[in-house]
Amino acid sequence: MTGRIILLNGASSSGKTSIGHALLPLLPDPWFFIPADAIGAMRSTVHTRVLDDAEIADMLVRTRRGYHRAVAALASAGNDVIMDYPLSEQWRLTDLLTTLTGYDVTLVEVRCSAAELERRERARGDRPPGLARSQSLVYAHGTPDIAVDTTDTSPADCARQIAVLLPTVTPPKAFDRLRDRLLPRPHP
Ligand SMILES: Nc1ncnc2c1ncn2[C@@H]1O[C@H](COP(=O)(O)OP(=O)(O)OP(=O)(O)O)[C@@H](O)[C@H]1O
Repeated sequence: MTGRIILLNGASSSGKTSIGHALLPLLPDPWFFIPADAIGAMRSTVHTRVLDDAEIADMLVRTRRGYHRAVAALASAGNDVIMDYPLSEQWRLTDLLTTLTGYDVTLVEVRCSAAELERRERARGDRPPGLARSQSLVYAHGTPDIAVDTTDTSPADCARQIAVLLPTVTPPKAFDRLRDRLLPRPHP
């Protein structure tokens, strides 16, 4: 039996990581919380040569493709996994739809107003200015399974909403609908 996957999708600073941490103790079973950033953080930051821009871009694509497959590998052994990951490029979504075919994925959209995103981005100071706004334009991909809005709601309350709604989500789930819409159908 494969594990379940919850994908927290939202712009930078929308509150995905905060919700992920708050959600773990509210779930009845042991889940892994694996933010995409955790994979990047395991990569060496010092090398014997300097990568050019194209090599850096390749490395980031490899890292993200690896993240998708690492989550699938854990879930294939029956582990339940929460992902913290903005679907901010179309290829991320299509690669995930392919990689996670056959898995039970619940897509949670983490929303936040543009003004509050910019306030948080300025306050934390560890993200490039404008990242949140650029991602907020492209992170929605139709109707999610669950949506929370962190503009005026704490991460703990958003996590409680997700924990309550999770058992009520029925197929076809957002990933199944997106797969039908975005991936070419296999020939008979
Ligand atoms: N519901 C909330 N209300 C107020 N502040 C929040 C809320 N959620 C998160 N924050 C604050 O916003 C900042 C970003 O939060 P967090 O790291 O959870 O966002 P994220 O979506 O995971 O961002 P990124 O994708 O850039 O890693 C943090 O300083 C956090 O304390």
